[in-house]
Amino acid sequence: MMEGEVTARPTAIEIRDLRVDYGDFVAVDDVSLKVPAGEVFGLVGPNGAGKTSTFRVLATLMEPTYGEVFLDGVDILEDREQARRIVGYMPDLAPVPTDLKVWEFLDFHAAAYGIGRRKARRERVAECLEEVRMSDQRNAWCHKLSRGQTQRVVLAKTLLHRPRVMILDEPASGLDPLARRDLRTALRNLAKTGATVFVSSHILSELAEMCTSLCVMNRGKLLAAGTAEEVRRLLGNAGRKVTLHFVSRVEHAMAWMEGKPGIGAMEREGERVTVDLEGDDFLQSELMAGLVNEGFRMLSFEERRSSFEEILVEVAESNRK
Ligand SMILES: Nc1ncnc2c1ncn2[C@@H]1O[C@H](COP(=O)(O)OP(=O)(O)OP(=O)(O)O)[C@@H](O)[C@H]1O
Repeated sequence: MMEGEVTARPTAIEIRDLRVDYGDFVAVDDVSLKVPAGEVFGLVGPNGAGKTSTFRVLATLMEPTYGEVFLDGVDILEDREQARRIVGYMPDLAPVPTDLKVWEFLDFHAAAYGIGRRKARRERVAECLEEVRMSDQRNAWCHKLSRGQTQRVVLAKTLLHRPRVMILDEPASGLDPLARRDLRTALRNLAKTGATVFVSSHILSELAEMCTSLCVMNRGKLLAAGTAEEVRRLLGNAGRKVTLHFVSRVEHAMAWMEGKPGIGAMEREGERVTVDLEGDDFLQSELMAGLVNEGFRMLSFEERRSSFEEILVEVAESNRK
C-alpha cells in the first residue's frame, strides 16, 4: 500500500485501503490518500489506471470491493444521502439533453437539488453560468453547444448545490487553451471558498497548470502524491543533468564542484562539463550562483532533465507486464 498525504491541513477527502474489482480484475488496488480542504488536487494516470473507478466510488455511484471513503468527515458508504450533499461529480463525457436550453437544463437540476423557489433558482443558475463564463449562452440549445461549451455547462450544473468536494473526471479534455485557463481560474476560485476539487487527466501538463498538488496512479495503484516536485522525487527521478560551458579554468571549476551537496558524476568534453545533479531547483540555483561567485566564467548553464511527462511514461512502461 502506498500512503499519500499532502499536508497537515483539515482533510476534505480521505480514502482508506480502497479496492475495486471487476470480476477477477483489480481496477483499484489498495489506494489510500488524504486531500486537504481548499486544494485543487490532480489525479494523473494513463488510460485504464483506475481514475474513473476511484471517482465513481467517491461520487457514491459505485460500491467498492472494500475500503472506506470520508468526505468532509462523512463516511460515504454509511451515509450516502449526506455524502451526496457534499459531493459534486462531473463525469467524463457527460451527456446533455437535446430538447432543453442551457438555462432550462440548469433550472431542472437546480430544482432536483432542492432549490425550491423560481427566483432563487434563477439567481443560482445565473451565478453558476457566470462562474464558468457562459452567461451569454443561457438561451442556447444544449445540443448546439461546442464540446468545450458543453463541458462548461456541465461544470455549472455540478456547482449548483455548492458542493464542498468536487470530483471532476477529465474536465479539460476538449477545451482550447483559453477555456482551460478559464477552467483553472474557476477551480482556483472555488478552492479559495474552501471547496476541494479533485480533478483527473491522463495529460500531466493539463493538471500541472491547474492543480496545487497531485497524485499519480497506474494499473490501479497509487504511486506518489504531493506537489509536482515531491512527486517527481517520490518517483525516484530527482536526478538531473546540467551542462556548463566554461570560458577557462575548467579543472579548477571541477575541483571546486567536487564533493559539493548533490554533485554526482562529472563528464568533461573540451570546455564543457556535464554534471549529474541530485536535488531540487534551489540546489541547482545554488550551484550556478556559487560558480559565478567564485569567479568561474561561463558561456552557458544548460539544464537537461527528463520532463515530468517523460518520467510518467517511464513509470507506466516499467509497470507494463
Ligand atoms: N465495468 C467494468 N467492467 C470490467 N472492467 C472495467 C469496468 N470498468 C472499468 N474496467 C477496467 O478497469 C480498469 C480501470 O478503468 P477506469 O475507467 O477506472 O480507468 P481510467 O484511469 O479512468 O481510464 P481512462 O483514462 O481510459 O478513462 C480498466 O482496465 C478498465 O478496462
